[in-house]
Amino acid sequence: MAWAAAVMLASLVVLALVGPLVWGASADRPDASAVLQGPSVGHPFGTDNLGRDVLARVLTATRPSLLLALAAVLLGAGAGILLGASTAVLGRRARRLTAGLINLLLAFPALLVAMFLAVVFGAGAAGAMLALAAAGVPGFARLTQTLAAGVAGTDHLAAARVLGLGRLRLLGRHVLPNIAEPLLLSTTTAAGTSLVALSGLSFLGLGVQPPGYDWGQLLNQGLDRVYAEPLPALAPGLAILYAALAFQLLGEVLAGNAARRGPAPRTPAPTPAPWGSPRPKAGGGPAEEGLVLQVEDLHVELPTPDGPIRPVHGVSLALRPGEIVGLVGESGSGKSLTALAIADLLPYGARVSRRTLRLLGADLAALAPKERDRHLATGLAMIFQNPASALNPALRVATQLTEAVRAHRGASRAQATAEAAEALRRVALPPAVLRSRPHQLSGGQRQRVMIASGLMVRPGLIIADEPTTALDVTVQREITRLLSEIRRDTSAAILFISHDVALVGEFCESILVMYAGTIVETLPADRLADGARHPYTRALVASVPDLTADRDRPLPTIDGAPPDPLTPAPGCPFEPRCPRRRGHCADHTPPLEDLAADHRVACWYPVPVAADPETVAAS
Ligand SMILES: Nc1ncnc2c1ncn2[C@@H]1O[C@H](COP(=O)(O)OP(=O)(O)OP(=O)(O)O)[C@@H](O)[C@H]1O
Repeated sequence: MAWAAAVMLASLVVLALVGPLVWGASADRPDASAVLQGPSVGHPFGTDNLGRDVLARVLTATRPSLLLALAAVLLGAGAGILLGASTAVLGRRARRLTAGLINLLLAFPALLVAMFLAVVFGAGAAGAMLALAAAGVPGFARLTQTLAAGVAGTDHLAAARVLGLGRLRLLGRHVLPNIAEPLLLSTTTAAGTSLVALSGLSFLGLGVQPPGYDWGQLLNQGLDRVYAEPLPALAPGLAILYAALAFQLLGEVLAGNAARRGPAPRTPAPTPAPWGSPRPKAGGGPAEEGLVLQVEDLHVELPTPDGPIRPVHGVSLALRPGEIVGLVGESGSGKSLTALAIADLLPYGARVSRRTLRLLGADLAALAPKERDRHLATGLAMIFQNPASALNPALRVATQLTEAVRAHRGASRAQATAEAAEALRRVALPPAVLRSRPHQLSGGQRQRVMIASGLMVRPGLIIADEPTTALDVTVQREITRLLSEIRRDTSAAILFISHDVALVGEFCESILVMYAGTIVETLPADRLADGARHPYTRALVASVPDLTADRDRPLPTIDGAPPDPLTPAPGCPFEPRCPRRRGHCADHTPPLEDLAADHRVACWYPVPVAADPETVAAS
């Protein structure tokens, strides 16, 4: 198929180039002695009403037919792609308006729109071409809008947003390159459709006007006497079929190649992209000296088809320079949403409120949006769980590492590249990695690149959201060691999110235990194993297998399931699963209270210090 497409397209290109030179003269030369003749040796497809050779005219018409079709499709695709992609970067209201406009335009059949506009623009080659281009805009806009929404939900775009890149740069660097392939395929096949449509307009007398001619107009002329002489009509018809087939085949070949390379690294999402999370409510408690991050009373509300849920409520936490704090909890306890709320990366539709949110001393609510983006971009680095999706598959490592410093500090390319090489050295990767693309690296190398990317802006806070979950155990160890070294060398504070209690206990200095959207216990890591007081923390610790566990007995688990966020109940959220619950617990939510200077627990009946975790779990 590839060969057939190549040969057909090459023949069309050659015909378009040489056709007018070779056959132009005989195509335009009238011959009164040969008017309306049928096929003969001199005129294999007959002559027209002025005695001109039909075959010569069909071959000469290759150039205008192809050029007009290509111009129409390129103009339509260009405008449609710009319109569709803009929905990913516009503000909420403008995005809705643009999406509505695209929906409205799509409601009209493209060919009818083209005919209507061709009349409005005036019959002629330029009018027909512009009309067809305009009619193609909504289709391309919708396709681009859907594809861009898919990319907008990916981690690598979130990572780029954390770096504070401008919207145009995000669009040009991170959105369009990742959707270029399907757009190219669609443009190729649309060229064939455009050729047929343009010939249709000429056939109806709305396209190319005499003395000019294209295949559509020749078809029209031939059709007048198709019953007497079918060949003069058949020749331009065959030419249209041949060219349209060539473009379709090319599209098939490109699509087949794309499918063989494997699934695209993105999934188109049905809804517009979550670009800007809603601005948090203003306000702020008093700043505490020397804190890198100060969060008080953070709430997140998310819309769901069954009504809004509040997966994070009343979370407070604080990190000092150089401190490593672990945030643990079961899947769905709200750890990631807490991190995303801090980084202003919550999905579209999410609502945030908090009393205080300060990063490196600055109250984020008090900053203008641009300033806040910049502050977040330079003060905070996010490391995501899956480095394969958090890195942009279309860009080389060098580009991904350097773009933040180039955007924010105006660093030259050479200077930024030197800094990127230094950042790679710090994560124990050779400078040659700069030239690689993410798929050429191993999982551990990619995570190191992610960390290096975060280091480029010299952040005061690193939020690592399950950074080792997608890696094997030995690489996990390397990454945690690397983070420890970075903390030591740069004094950055690290919020380490994980559901792996054992890892967090070993790697962090203090632990925040989260359950059903709230912090239920905070304690020093060295007390996690036997000093935890909340029954949930105890049960989490007890469910960690170790090498001495009896392998004949099933692993301890926590019976029951976390509460459904759609139906929040009063009282302690852990009450239904708690072995120590009493009547009081079901109706009254326990506050997070100090047990010691560095130990707080939200439980009416904390486990006594000496209690054995396995006994608690068993009970
Ligand atoms: N975009 C969203 N829309 C609706 N609900 C969401 C959305 N994102 C998360 N949730 C819900 O919010 C709750 C908390 O999710 P979150 O991702 O913060 O949990 P987590 O503790 O990080 O879990 P995991 O360890 O599995 O990543 C879950 O119940 C989840 O289903």
